[in-house]
Amino acid sequence: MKQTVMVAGGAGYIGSHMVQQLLDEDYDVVVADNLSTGHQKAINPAARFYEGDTRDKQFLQQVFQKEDITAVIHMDAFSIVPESVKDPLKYFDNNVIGMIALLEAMRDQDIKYLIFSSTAAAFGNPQKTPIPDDAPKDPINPYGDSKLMMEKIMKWVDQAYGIKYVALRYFNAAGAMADGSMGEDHTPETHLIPIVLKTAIGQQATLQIYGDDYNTPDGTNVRDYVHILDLAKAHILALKYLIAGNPSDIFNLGSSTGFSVKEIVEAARKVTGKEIPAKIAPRRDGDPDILVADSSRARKILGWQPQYDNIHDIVQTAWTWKQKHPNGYND
Ligand SMILES: O=c1ccn([C@@H]2O[C@H](COP(=O)(O)OP(=O)(O)O[C@H]3O[C@H](CO)[C@H](O)[C@H](O)[C@H]3O)[C@@H](O)[C@H]2O)c(=O)[nH]1
Repeated sequence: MKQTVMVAGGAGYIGSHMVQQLLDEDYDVVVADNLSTGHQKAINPAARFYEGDTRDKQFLQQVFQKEDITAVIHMDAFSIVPESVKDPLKYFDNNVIGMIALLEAMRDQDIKYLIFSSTAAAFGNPQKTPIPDDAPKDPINPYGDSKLMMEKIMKWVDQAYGIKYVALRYFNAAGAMADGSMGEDHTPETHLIPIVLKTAIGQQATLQIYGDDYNTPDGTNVRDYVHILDLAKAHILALKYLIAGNPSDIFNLGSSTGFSVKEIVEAARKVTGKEIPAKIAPRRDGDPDILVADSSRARKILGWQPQYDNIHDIVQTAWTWKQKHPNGYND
């Protein structure tokens, strides 16, 4: 019999690709999402959709009583670093309170497995790069701190109630379905690659590069971009790992290669053949200099093998989506 997996946040950028991959691998899929930032159109109709908020324990209890859920993939969180600096309570409320309600409802219904979207922002400004899983955690923005709190809550909940978890610390999720059928669509858009491509297609006059005085080779921030489908694949491996009886754990997910903001713009110029005007602007709040993953444990223990190991291919998938859907899911 098929296992039923609930994706909390399944209408979001990462969640919708997760749902598609679960369906492709023959899981039965339930989506819970309040559509505050996600898109109903992004959810494959083969998944059963429940509209509601993860902070609403009653809503979750109703879903859990109706559906025979084996595991939850929790991707439902606010995730914009500069917004979290400006409005930290919004982040602690949605992210941390949502996690508590979800774990309470899971405990009450005896759902034993949780895969959680954590983040590189948990590390802050790392002392060592690439960053190993066990590097010190010292977030420099409320978003990263909210996710670190959620990791800690899961640890104690596992110890007390036996809910097993894998937390996957994503570095920079990027790209889209290769055929351009699904992709990234945030309002407002704050992420680098979609903004670069908006500039390429003429929806924005100039890209602003937020700071060129960071402690990096060209002065702009260095990030580790990992394709969305490779991220989704890691969740399925993590699910199998837990169901096989392995202990809770936390893994970094990245390509282990860093690209500066300027290098991403260059890659996008090559992929699109467009000029992409860019100018240096002041630093943005909460940005660490360099975030690059050491993902060797995920590769070794989960057997994770990212398929997209080339930044041009990643940008190409985002460009195909952008060309087919210049206005995202409103097209
Ligand atoms: O118009 C823009 C947009 C972004 N940037 C820069 O591009 C880099 C990447 O920025 P993104 O907003 O695309 O991504 P972040 O690294 O800020 O955030 C990502 O990684 C974080 C962890 O560090 C969180 O997980 C977050 O959810 C995820 O989107 C940063 O240096 C940012 O300053 C620009 O220069 N101009």
